[in-house]
Amino acid sequence: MKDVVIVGGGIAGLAAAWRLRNRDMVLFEAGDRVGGRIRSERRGHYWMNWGGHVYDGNPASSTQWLLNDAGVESRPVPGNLAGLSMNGRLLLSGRVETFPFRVPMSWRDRASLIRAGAKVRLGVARYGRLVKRRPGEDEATRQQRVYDFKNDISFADYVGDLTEDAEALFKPTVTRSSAEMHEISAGAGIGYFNLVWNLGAGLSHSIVGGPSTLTEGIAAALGARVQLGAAVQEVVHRRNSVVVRYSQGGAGHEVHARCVVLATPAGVSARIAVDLDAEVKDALAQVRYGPFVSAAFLTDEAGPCPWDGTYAIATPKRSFNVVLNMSNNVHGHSTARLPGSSFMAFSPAGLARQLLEQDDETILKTYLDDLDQVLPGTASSLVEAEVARWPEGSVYSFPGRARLQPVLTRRDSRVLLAGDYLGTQYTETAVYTGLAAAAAAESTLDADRTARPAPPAS
Ligand SMILES: Cc1cc2nc3c(=O)[nH]c(=O)nc-3n(C[C@H](O)[C@H](O)[C@H](O)COP(=O)(O)OP(=O)(O)OC[C@H]3O[C@@H](n4cnc5c(N)ncnc54)[C@H](O)[C@@H]3O)c2cc1C
Repeated sequence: MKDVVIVGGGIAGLAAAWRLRNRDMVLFEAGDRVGGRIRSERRGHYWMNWGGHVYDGNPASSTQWLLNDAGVESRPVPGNLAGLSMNGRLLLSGRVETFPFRVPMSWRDRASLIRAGAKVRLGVARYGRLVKRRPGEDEATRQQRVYDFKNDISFADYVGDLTEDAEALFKPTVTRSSAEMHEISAGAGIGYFNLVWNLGAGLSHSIVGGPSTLTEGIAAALGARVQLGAAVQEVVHRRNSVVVRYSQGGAGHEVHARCVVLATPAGVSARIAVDLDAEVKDALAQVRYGPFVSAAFLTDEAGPCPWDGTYAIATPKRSFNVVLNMSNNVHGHSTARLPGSSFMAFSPAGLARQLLEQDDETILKTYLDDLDQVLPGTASSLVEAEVARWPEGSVYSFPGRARLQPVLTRRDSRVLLAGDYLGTQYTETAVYTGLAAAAAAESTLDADRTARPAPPAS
């Protein structure tokens, strides 16, 4: 009998495994690599990136705890965090609030933007206050308050009618959540603006060497206790244990454990945890994910480029809605400008749905045409490009999501849930819930040990 079986080798499962590394533990990952929606690969000084790219920089965050404990370095993204390419103008610096006045657009569009922008700014100010933990408050209470914030209407209904260019400028920020403006709750849309307008305060750090340095580093340290190609089919409760049935190498296997950490996407968890509380299963099935398509590009230009110092460039009216200058993380910390660059472009929600129907070659061609118009010269210096498809790219909060939270976070069995869908902070939620599930498993193991009858006195 194992102490703990962890299902899923994304950052949530790996965080749990790291915390439980001194127990008799095994992690099953269905795929052929760890990391889940975190994926990067090194190329010389740079890394190509297809998934999660910026991480919580708050020293008190679970992410920073994990990075420090695992000995992986992260640092603030250098230079300008936000730029804009729209209507033929490329803005690489300045406050985002000034962008509507610096790109060519009609006064009608500007008026529409100013009206909606003022409303969102008020919302962001409120959100900024309510998102902070209050003295003596626990994380569950804080998280519930964030979900409750304007959870009765969609972001589209909250901002009201927008002109075409006003909508085009709003869209890249909101849809980075993976949902369209009519799908996401008003509170979550406002939360996204809070994230983008205050980038330095939230998801502001990059992982040196690329995000997979963390996930692959943890997996390497855990060795054979991380099993790849092990797809879990069923998790069933016994009286004081749990049975995990999985397939690996074409054969079926079974292992018994005192606890299971289920760090799989919500829909998978609902399916494999066959005898989980019916209300919890139902809530898991209601969690919503939106799609992403992303691509990584490596170039070999010899000299500096105008965008070297800018990290994220929003690109309304393109096939992707943001270009991320991954090499900014290298250029911003080097004394001499190294040759080459690395970019990531990604398309969420409706854009992704259209692209998911195309083959990789067509997606790359469409992306490159747009990339070359946004950052001229990129196509001629291209040395490598690859597409990634994420049908369940990210969770988003929809109107009504708040009422699922008390059910999803209920803890009354030996099967413990972890993953980004349990909160609103993406990788930070994944790490936090992975560590919390590990702590709950440790309490159960300790309680089991206390409950076991003492050996007879000799
Ligand atoms: C393009 C993109 C950009 C993003 N940008 C950011 C960002 O900048 N910052 C940020 O914080 N977040 C970002 N995110 C979101 C972030 O990547 C996720 O929130 C986070 O990685 C989720 O981690 P997780 O462990 O909860 O889930 P996952 O990473 O999905 O891990 C779940 C794991 O379970 C495995 N699995 C599934 N079924 C089974 C089974 N039956 N048996 C065994 N294993 C199974 C899967 O293969 C997977 O490895 C981005 C995501 C994408 C796709």
